[in-house]
Amino acid sequence: MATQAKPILYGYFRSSCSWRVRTAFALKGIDYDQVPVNLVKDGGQQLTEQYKELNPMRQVPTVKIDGVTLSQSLAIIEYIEETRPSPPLLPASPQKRAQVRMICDLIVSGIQPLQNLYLLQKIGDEKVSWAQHFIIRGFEALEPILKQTAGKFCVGNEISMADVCLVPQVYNAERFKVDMSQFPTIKGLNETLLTLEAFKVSHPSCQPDTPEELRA
Ligand SMILES: O=C(O)/C=C\C(=O)CC(=O)CC(=O)O
Repeated sequence: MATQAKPILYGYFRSSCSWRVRTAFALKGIDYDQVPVNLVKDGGQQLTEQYKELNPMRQVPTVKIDGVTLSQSLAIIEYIEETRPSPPLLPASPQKRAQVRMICDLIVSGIQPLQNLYLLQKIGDEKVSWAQHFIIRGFEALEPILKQTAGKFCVGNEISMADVCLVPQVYNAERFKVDMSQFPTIKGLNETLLTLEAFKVSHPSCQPDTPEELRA
């Protein structure tokens, strides 16, 4: 597909939703520019009127691509998949595609929003135990699902959107000190995935806005 300008990703180094999109770009070999949106500095740059025009939910990521401005990481990744189909991030069979989407939704709707920055700021003092609770609750469901669906990756032996969603969620779990030894399937998949170049180059430890002390 002929594209004029490079896509622009408005994101934050350790936003798990931004990391999903960075990984999808990396897996597809798509060159893009990054504009950092610092979620904590000055009370949060995502809350400015200027950013709200790009993303009325005042969240990251936002992507400008092919003349459209898109938010919501899965909508962005589905768009990339439809316009740049190779290599595919969805399997060929409808059953496996549905399994990939089931795993994505479990993480994207069922876990991450319950531990995101905005919500935890509202929770206050109990934020760590709150985040742990919802990550553990979600992983208790995800572990037996992945036991059924996984091969080398989340669904069979082909990398998919499910893998793109899994790794950043495990990163958040570790940030909130969830004991991952209770989830051996998730833990094993995450370890395999982190060896892949696409996850390495998109990792929060090496983004343009990663603070010096958090760089690998
Ligand atoms: O503490 C910070 O530096 C601010 C925000 C984040 O890392 C990102 C999130 O809280 C949401 C998420 O990606 O799950």
